[in-house]
This record gives sequence, structure tokens and C-alpha cells, in this order.
Amino acid sequence: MGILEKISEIEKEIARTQKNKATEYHLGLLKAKLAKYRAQLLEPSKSASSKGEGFDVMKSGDARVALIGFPSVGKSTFLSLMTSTASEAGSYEFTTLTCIPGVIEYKGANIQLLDLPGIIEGAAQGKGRGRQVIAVARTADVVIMMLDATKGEVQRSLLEKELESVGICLNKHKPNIYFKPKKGEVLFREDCSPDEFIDVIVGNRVYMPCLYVYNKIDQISMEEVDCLARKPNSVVISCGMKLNLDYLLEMLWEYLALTCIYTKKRGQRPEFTDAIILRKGASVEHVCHRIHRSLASQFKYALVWGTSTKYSPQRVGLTHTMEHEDVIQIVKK
Ligand SMILES: Nc1nc2c(ncn2[C@@H]2O[C@H](COP(=O)(O)OP(=O)(O)OP(=O)(O)O)[C@@H](O)[C@H]2O)c(=O)[nH]1
Ligand SMILES: [K+]
Ligand SMILES: [Mg+2]
Repeated sequence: MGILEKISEIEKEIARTQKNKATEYHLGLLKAKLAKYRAQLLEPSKSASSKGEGFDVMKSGDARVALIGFPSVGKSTFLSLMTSTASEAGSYEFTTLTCIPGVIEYKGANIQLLDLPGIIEGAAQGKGRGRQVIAVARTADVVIMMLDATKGEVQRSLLEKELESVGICLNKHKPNIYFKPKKGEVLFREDCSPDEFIDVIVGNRVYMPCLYVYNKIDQISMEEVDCLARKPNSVVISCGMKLNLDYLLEMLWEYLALTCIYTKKRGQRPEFTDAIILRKGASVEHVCHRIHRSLASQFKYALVWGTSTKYSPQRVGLTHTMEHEDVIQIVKK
């Protein structure tokens, strides 16, 4: 019997077994067996290319958020709640076997949310689809590390270790060192540790904001909830009881640090209801491209009101860096 058939047999048996105290133990065993076979589905097959298939999901929208966590912490339940995409959830591990994208619409922005298979210790060394999952995490603007509030803190440090072992630095700022290999010129713009210096030379580090989301708080006491909620970069939620999801969105928005730009036409008020949403550090040229493909080539100058300029308005060129909530009026040749 192949793995898929075995899985299907177990699923059928679970479906026809009544749920009660007497069958609880048996159901538990069945679910453990199911998780074992599903984990085997995640293992890269020997016949396929040595690297195994990646999860190639097109980047879309204004930003990308990856859901990373151990199996069965509630990642898929969360995706199904926050987006119009349904991702299958189940009370057994390794329900999700691939990358499932959804879109969160928030404050006029489209945020791509990626549900991923659960990862386990050893993921970075290729356990399960660990490598592929981590590769997707690298492409995100923010990582949501989803944790089961009923489980201990080791889950958090284990996952952090996995990500750090492949050069993903969470909630750390990139060391401000300028390094140009050709000339071998090094300029320390701040005090740095040897490790930080090595990171810059090796050059494959990514620095990423990470939000620790403790799910299933409906299962723990108020005191425990309170304790988790006070941890840095952490939010407590319950997908099951839809608790604190609004607050999580607010935090996520903050961590994404997107820049909202308002346009205005000459002699008119700014279009405050229709912001252009860009990544941090976006220039006037980025704004032009967003309005119309050919606008940058017809560009003469722009007037900008807001925190990015010394005067309001100020005449600026294409390379000027915009800041959050600036207003811009573009003047064509
Ligand atoms: N009590 C409680 N259960 C939850 C909550 N959120 C999700 N669950 C349950 O947890 C189980 C796992 O949920 P999933 O969404 O499949 O978890 P996952 O992280 O996607 O799991 P994998 O895809 O297997 O890695 C399901 O039985 C959910 O119903 C919650 O807030 N509270
Ligand atoms: K699951
Ligand atoms: Mg899942």
C-alpha cells in the first residue's frame, strides 16, 4: 500500500470513529499515525531532483508575511480567518504540505500572507520541507512565528535557532558597516562585534522583523496569558475564539512599516481616501511607476508636503525618498 492509500485509510477510520472518552486514546493513536505518514509526504523524494521542489509562489500585493511554526499551532486556521482563502486545518500534524497564499486587506493595502507546512527541529538541515519553508521565509517582509500558547518556551528558541543557523536574523538591526570586497575597503560607522562584522563579509544574512504570535490562549489561564502578552515582540490570540485579532493586525501593520503616500492634483485637496502604499525607503520614482508606467519619463519635478522635506511644499526630483504620509503633486514636462 502506498502512503497516500494508508493516509486515506486512516482518515476514513477517524471519520467513522465516534468521539468519546472511550475512543479518545484510539483516536490519538490514529492521528499520530496520520501525522507520521504525512511527514513522510513532506520528505524530499530520492528520485526527484536533489534540491527538492521549492514553493514558488508569486509575490503579489504590497508586502509579504510568512507564517512559520511547529505543526498544528494554528497557521492554517489563521490564514482561513484573516483572508478569503481557505487552507485546510486539522487536529493532526502536517495537515499543510505546501505553501498556500492568501491576501489580508488592511488600510487599503494588500498584504500577502503565506501559510506553510509546519517545521520541526532540524528543518534547516533539510528535515521535512524545512529548507523550502525557510527559503520562503527569507523572501518575506515580516515573519509571523506562530506558537502554541499551551506549549513551553523551548518551541520559540528552537525555531529561532533554526532560522538563525541559515542567516535569518530576527528583530535585529543590520550592522551599519560599509564593505566593498573589490577594494577591501572597510569603514565601521558604529561599534560592532566580531560576529556582526563576519555577517557583513559573508553577506548572506537577512534582517527581518518577527512577530511572535501565541495562539490558543483559550486553553490557558489569564495569568499565563498576561505573562506571554508582556514578552517583547509578542501578541496573544485565539483563532478558535477570534480573540485579539484586530490588535494583531495593528501590530503587523506597524512591523511592516509601509509608507502611505497621498497624491494631489494642482489646486485640489489631497486624495486622503486613496493612498499609494510603498515599502519603506521608496522614492518619487517609485510613486511615479505606481501611478503610471510612463509617468517617470514625463516627469519634470514634484512638490512634496510632509516629514521627508525641510519645507512644505518642497520641489524634489525622482530620487527623493518619500516618508510615511507625505503628500505629493507631480508636475509633468
Ligand atoms: N483551542 C484552540 N484550538 C485551535 C486554535 N486555533 C487552531 N486550533 C486547532 O488546532 C489544530 C491545528 O490547526 P491548524 O490550523 O491545522 O494548524 P497548522 O499550524 O496549520 O498545522 P500544520 O499544517 O499541520 O502544520 C486544529 O484542530 C485547530 O482547530 C485556537 O485558537 N484554540
Ligand atoms: K494541523
Ligand atoms: Mg496548516
